[in-house]
Amino acid sequence: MLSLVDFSVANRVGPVTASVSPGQHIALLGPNGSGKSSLLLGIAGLIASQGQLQLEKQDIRQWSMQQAAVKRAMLPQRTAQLLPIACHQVIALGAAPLNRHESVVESAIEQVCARLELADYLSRDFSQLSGGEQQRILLAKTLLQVWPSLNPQARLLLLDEPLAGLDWHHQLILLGLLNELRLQGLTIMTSIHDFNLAVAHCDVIWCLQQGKLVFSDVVTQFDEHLIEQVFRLKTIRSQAEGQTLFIPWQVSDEACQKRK
Ligand SMILES: Nc1ncnc2c1ncn2[C@@H]1O[C@H](COP(=O)(O)OP(=O)(O)OP(=O)(O)O)[C@@H](O)[C@H]1O
Repeated sequence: MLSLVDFSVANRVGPVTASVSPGQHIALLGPNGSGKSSLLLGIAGLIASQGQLQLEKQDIRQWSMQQAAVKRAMLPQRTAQLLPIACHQVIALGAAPLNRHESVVESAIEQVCARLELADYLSRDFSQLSGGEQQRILLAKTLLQVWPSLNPQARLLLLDEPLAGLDWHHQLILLGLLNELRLQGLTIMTSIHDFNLAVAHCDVIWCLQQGKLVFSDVVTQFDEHLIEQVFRLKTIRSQAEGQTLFIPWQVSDEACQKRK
């Protein structure tokens, strides 16, 4: 269980009071600057925060970096990466804090790369890859850190816009893999800008607006009224193949008024 009580990152997000059960996949939604990255970095214990933050009744911030790395992994928001080293080395960094035998690590790298369709990339120079390819390598590194056969102690996976730069094929491959990890008990929190993927692939939505948590509920409760209120966007709600779809239509009247 991940539990936040009056949790905040000064001047950036909070206070947030909410909890997440093991095996839940939370989609973190919100407009630009609403606090998604700050919340994820705060929960990861990577930036200073206030209030209560507990994973399995322990304060993540009290753990050493090594202890925290065993329990949780985080993919930060995408930035240009110029590391001129082999992709295999980049991915293997995810296993560095785990102190596992090389053969176990190699076997896990093989499994993760097979799932993310990265087997042919291992000897390539990371700095020479496209943005989306680099993102997939960094995802492999992060997933390796929580890969069940390599690290059964992992409990929490925090992903900041993991779909950024990925084509639809690789987005769906990743979301399917996250669902499998969730079913094995991992708690996953993913910041995402695509409402439709959030509703289709996550269990619960947390929605931030100007640093405040304005919605936390199961995906079926997410609707066009909330989208308009938080994102100042009118959407058309539709159904296809039993799936709810929100189609962006126009910025809301209020937003139009402000521009005039
Ligand atoms: N390093 C920083 N120092 C101070 N303030 C910051 C820092 N990074 C972000 N902020 C501010 O904190 C607030 C939340 O930013 P954050 O990056 O968490 O938003 P976000 O929801 O992830 O946005 P986006 O969708 O654009 O990635 C914004 O007002 C931002 O300007």
